[in-house]
Amino acid sequence: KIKLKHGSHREGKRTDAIMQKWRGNGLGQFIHWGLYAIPGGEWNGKQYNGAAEWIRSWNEMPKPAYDSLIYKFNPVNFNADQWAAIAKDMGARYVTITTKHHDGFCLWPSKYTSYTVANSPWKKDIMKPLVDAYDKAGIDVILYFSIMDWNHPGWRYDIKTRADSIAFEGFKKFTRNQLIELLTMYPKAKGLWFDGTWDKSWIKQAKFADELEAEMRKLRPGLIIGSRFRADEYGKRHFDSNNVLMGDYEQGWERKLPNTIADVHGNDWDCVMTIPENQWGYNKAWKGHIKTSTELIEMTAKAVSLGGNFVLNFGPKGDGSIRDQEKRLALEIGDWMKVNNEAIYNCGYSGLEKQDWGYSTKKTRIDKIYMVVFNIPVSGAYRVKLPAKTAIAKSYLLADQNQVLKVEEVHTNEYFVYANPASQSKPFVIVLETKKKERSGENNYDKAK
Ligand SMILES: COc1ccc([C@H]2[C@H](O)[C@H](O)[C@H](C)N2C)cc1
Repeated sequence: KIKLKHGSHREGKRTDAIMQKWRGNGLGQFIHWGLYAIPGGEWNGKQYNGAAEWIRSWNEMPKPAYDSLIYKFNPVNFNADQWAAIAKDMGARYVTITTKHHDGFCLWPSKYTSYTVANSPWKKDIMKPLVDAYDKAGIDVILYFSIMDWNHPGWRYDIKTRADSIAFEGFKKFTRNQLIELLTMYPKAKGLWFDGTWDKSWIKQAKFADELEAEMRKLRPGLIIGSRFRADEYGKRHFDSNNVLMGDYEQGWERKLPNTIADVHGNDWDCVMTIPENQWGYNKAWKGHIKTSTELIEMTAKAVSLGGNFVLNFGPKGDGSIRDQEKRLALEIGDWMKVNNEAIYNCGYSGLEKQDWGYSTKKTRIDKIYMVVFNIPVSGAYRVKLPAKTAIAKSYLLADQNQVLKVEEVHTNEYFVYANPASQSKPFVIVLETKKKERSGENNYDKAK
């Protein structure tokens, strides 16, 4: 092990109640909203091919033209309660909201810059109504914060000269001030989701970032901070030089999911996902494949089956309204979650071998296994292998618990569960209530008759 001053300060998963709640959330909502939603991926009649929230980096759009979008920010259709209701209907148990994206525009009236909602036609704080609305809906709030800030004169991609160093010192103070300000103004926030920390300038701030993280955790005990916030003194990110996770959960899964439990190294993690291929901020013209609710439900089940959370992104329009496709998907996912959320909430890795029919999840501390089915075997037999000395006490459809299912032990610790679900157009869940095996060789033929 390398001696580290600014590496990870904790090994293994956090066991406190705040983190256990986060771990059991299963499904979250991401909100990307800011000035970039006004052009919506288009400028002077031309489409920007990249992600809409990066339009400022597009040479076709002059930086001053982007920066003056602040004078157009007047979201007359913004309704925080409606956004929270959409998340609630979808079955999201937490939300991650952009307070400031890379462009530096602040959705809260920060004292440390004039580039905020306070100096827009809207004038009012956006974060407070959002935090209050989601909190009222029983949805935990995580604040997204981009360290990289294209609007701040002190930002540097790297520190090469003494002038850079002096400028960046001012930027570091500004960053600390804004983070303390956010935690002070929105004490209900459960955590911070950092972004924009990949440039050398920030990677070189191991000591500063370590001390800032400690200051934030002291100000807000239990605060949840991901692995992307800071690097160790050797520039290692997400995992320190001893390969120990930085922060409380791994933030590496972006628009992609781990495939096996080995990929998650025994850590907590979240996957953040876009509905179109790669648009976080509102883009008028979604190109390429737009994910269906069934695909998104499968990703949610897969994430939970591997011990993580699935966070689905919404990009509200410049006027503050939510686009129809997003509202429809939220309702379709919500319809499924209303029936099946027992297989998602407070569930995690089951330890069972992956089978073709789908993903298995397990309630933490309860002997219940959920088989979330996406592929129906023509045989009608759903194979499941249980650990030694574990047997199936009872099996039934989560959607219709009176439908007790026939179970057959076809080999030692290997069972076929027979199910012919009524509707096959949507994923469904088979529940296994397990028990200790009485004695070996006991057959289960007559169990379900
Ligand atoms: C350099 O490639 C990047 C950098 C940052 C991102 C940002 C997106 O704008 C969005 O905020 C996502 C969560 N984040 C990683 C995406 C691609």
